[in-house]
Amino acid sequence: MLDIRSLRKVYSKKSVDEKIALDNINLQVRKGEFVTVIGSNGSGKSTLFNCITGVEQPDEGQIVLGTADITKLAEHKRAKYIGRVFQDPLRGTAFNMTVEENLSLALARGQIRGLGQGIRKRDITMFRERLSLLDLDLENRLKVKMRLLSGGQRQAITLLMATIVKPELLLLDEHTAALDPSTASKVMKLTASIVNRDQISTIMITHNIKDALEYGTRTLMLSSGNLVLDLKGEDRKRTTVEQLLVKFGYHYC
Ligand SMILES: Nc1ncnc2c1ncn2[C@@H]1O[C@H](COP(=O)(O)OP(=O)(O)OP(=O)(O)O)[C@@H](O)[C@H]1O
Repeated sequence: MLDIRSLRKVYSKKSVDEKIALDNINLQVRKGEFVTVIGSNGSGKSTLFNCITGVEQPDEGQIVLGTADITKLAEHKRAKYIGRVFQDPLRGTAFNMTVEENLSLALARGQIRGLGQGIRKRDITMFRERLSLLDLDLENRLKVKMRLLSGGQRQAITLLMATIVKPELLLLDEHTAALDPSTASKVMKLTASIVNRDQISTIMITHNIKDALEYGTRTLMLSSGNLVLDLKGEDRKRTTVEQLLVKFGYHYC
């Protein structure tokens, strides 16, 4: 489904600051697979996402999504197929627009229809249904501006926006890191239920090793731009948070 071949990204090439951020990354993610990624600061996690989404151009290698080679595809063209949720709950939403306007824009992703034609009644009904599943008391707040919501409410809506049209690939970039523990846990459970219900191929970056082992079916670790661990099946089930911390000297944040 996602096939990354020999991916390499070097910053500040041929200068004293040269940094190999990704070094010969090979990674295949199957359709519907939920993969978690851990790795200490600067190990290359965001660079990997930036190369997949087209924010950065790799120096070498190939990225194939489905049957399409997207290595050189413009960022805005990939956005049709790839949903990304960031750590900052305000990124990815128009915070001066209302909840229903944001959801409508997300629904129109990849279509010609924008807000110009107004929001359809049947969309509003669908938004209410989806929002009520979040259990955050948002289904009756469709006319509220995003900026007036709490971080957790915004992040839940951002997640809804990224998945309201099923993406081919969902990238979660430490999306619960800025939330308090109880809200983070709620948003994490919500994530798992959406991903499992819609069988969305997902890669989630997290510094929370417990979440990395608890959610999804496979855990990768990046270190200095290299994939140094690919845990799945029985091996993953047997692995504890402590073992991962000890084995790789990972800095728990
Ligand atoms: N635009 C850039 N220019 C130069 N160097 C960069 C740039 N972006 C990232 N780097 C360097 O590339 C390496 C990988 O960075 P990256 O942001 O991918 O790490 P990360 O694993 O996401 O870290 P964190 O957990 O802190 O978010 C780091 O050494 C970083 O300093």
